[in-house]
Amino acid sequence: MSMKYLSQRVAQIIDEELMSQAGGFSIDQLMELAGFSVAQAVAKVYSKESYSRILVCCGPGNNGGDGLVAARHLSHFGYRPSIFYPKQSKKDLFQRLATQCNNLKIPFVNELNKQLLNNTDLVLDAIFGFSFSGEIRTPFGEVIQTLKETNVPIASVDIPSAWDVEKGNIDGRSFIPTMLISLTAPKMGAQQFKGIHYLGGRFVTPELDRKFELNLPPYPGIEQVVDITNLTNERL
Ligand SMILES: NC(=O)C1=CN([C@@H]2O[C@H](COP(=O)(O)OP(=O)(O)OC[C@H]3O[C@@H](n4cnc5c(N)ncnc54)[C@H](O)[C@@H]3O)[C@@H](O)[C@H]2O)[C@@H](O)CC1
Ligand SMILES: [K+]
Repeated sequence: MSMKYLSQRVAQIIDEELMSQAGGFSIDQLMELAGFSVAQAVAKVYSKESYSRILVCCGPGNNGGDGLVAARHLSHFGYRPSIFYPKQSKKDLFQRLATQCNNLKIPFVNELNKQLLNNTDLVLDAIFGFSFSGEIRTPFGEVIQTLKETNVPIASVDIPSAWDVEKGNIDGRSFIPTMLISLTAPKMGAQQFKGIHYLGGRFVTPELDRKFELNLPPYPGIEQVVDITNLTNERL
């Protein structure tokens, strides 16, 4: 049986279930594991020798939080990340994640422009995840447009930002990343994606997998990620 692609609603239900009393997780834990798996997947594909300067673009929600966690781990792995986080959350968790990055001397940049991208080896796109909907609101329209115009490779967290969660890149309004790290399970929109595809977020129990008929592939050994490029591309 092949892996399931989640609708927006089911992605949100699974998220709620993990954090319910029965699931037992806190958002901090899930975000840490998600961001850690993102950093690990990136490190497997983009070596720190050739892709040291990673610009982590963070959005206002939990997808952005995954980006902040990933930036911290990438710094510990020996990369030189910087963070663009134009709409910073006031929530305690996010402020603590930002503090942790500050303590590692990870720079926060105020503007995303061509000069910055000229000095960037890889963009980590943590702008929007499975709660994105509707038309792109400011200031992110410009951000998406700038990323659309760059030749720098882009690795997207959970969903390529501004893609419709179910319908994908409607009217080509957003960029096409080179790599996607789906979390928990891929979303329906990712069926359009043909690039390097990893799965992360190793916190799904066998019961949850069965209940939602996810048919997730096994994670190898002690890895936080599994390469699903061939699994997903054979469906195209
Ligand atoms: N269960 C899971 O799989 C987990 C998911 N996590 C992450 O959490 C993400 C979902 O997080 P959230 O529900 O906070 O949502 P998102 O981070 O997807 O985005 C929500 C934010 O984007 C804004 N937004 C939505 N549509 C917009 C538009 N059209 N224009 C401008 N802004 C817009 C909203 O106002 C909100 O601030 C997932 O994609 C994943 O990255 C992890 O942090 C933890 C575990
Ligand atoms: K994203």
